[in-house]
Amino acid sequence: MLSVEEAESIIFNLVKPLDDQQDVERLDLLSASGRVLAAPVVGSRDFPHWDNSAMDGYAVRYADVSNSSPETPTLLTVVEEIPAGKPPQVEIKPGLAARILTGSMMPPGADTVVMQEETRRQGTAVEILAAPREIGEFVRYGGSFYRAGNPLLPAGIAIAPPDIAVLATAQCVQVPVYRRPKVAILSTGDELVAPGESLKPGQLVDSNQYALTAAAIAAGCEAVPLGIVPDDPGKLKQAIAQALSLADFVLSTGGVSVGDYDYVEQILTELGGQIHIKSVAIKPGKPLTVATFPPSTTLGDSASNLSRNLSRNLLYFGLPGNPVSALVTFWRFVQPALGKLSGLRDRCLPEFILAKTQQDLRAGGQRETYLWGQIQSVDSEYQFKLAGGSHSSGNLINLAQTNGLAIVPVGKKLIPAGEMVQVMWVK
Ligand SMILES: Nc1nc2c(c(=O)[nH]1)N[C@H]1C(S)=C(S)[C@@H](COP(=O)(O)OP(=O)(O)OC[C@H]3O[C@@H](n4cnc5c(N)ncnc54)[C@H](O)[C@@H]3O)O[C@H]1N2
Ligand code: MOO
Ligand SMILES: [Mg+2]
Repeated sequence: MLSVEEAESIIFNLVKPLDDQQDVERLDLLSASGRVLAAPVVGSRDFPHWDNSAMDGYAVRYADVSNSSPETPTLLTVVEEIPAGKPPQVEIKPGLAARILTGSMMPPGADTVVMQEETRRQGTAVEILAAPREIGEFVRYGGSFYRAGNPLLPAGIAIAPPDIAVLATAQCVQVPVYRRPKVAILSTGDELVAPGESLKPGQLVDSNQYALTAAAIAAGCEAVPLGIVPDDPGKLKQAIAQALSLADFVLSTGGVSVGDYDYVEQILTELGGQIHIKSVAIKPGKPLTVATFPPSTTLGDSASNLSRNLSRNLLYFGLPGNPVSALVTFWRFVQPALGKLSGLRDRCLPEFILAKTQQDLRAGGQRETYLWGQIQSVDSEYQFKLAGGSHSSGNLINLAQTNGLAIVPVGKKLIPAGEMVQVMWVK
């Protein structure tokens, strides 16, 4: 069986990012929020655009006011008021000052701003009551924060609110972003019914379809939920072929273990898929199937008559049916792969922190074990609070509000309360 690290690396290497030409769309500035930037952005203007004031006060010549104090104020004639957004009209010659407001352009001749609190207005003049600390005090010089032509934002970042501010300032109103990856999701199992249907004895509500659709959307993808497929090889093959014909990634749950109705792997092989992973030493999530389909694929028998041409391998993840196993394997393996596919250059691998566990963490020792719960910030340190109740991979009830998975490594059976543990952030 593969270790978690081996599986992670195999999967990550199978993914080729979206193409920075073919897979790019241009969006209005605000629609680009949360999307992945597909090309570097370079500004064509300095920032600040011109010398301007950092304070409400008076624009002066430093040499005029460098000896000012409350006892020996300097009296200057105020020649104009410069509101923000209007260019100054008058040059500041010795003995003159201009009333200036935060963000207003500096007038020619002035080199320093004295803040209003250090002045006393006297009709058409102003008294300067304190010497500035240095020439240029409270002046924000044009180009001092950024010079036109230098890189502003690199390709491959997820566009966040501060980046939107930068794009707006650079007047980048049409933003090149990667298209959202398309993720098809299907649930397999004769026992499954949709949440809105009535349950007969032995049946179970299909929660995986909904959890994975929500998770794929949260990961920035276009999710295509394809419904429930029964444990019937013919129908399953048709449904998987259809899913493969329309998506970048396909996720299915169930049917990947050793049971009599676990057909997924066999069908993937029949459809021309190459199986890279069959199981991983992870708990929950051991029976994980990962397959690729080459760029040009005729999907199985001629009856289905489905084919597709892609610029990259198509990835199929056969996730285990148990609800916790399905989400844990999504978080641990699918989400990073989606990040790489989406064009993210970094920040796509899982983030781990060290936290002090509040409870004993127990494991079998054979597989890397992921225990769900909450990362909390207590007394300026991270702590991990294990979810109460059963840690069976069939118990999705206590998975609610999980934001962290504590990891007990292979070979360890106990991490006692109070010790530090590695925890993976999930969202
Ligand atoms: N003899 C063995 N049996 C099992 C093994 C094994 O190694 N040897 N592995 C166990 C582990 S670990 C897991 S995980 C499961 C994985 O099973 P499958 O992926 O084949 O999934 P199913 O058998 O179809 O279902 C398992 C379980 O999950 C429920 N389920 C399935 N789909 C959904 C859904 N969409 N929403 C909610 N719940 C779902 C299903 O009813 C079953 O209870 O195999 C173990 N067995
Ligand atoms: O690996 Mo299974 O996911 O423990 O129940
Ligand atoms: Mg099974």
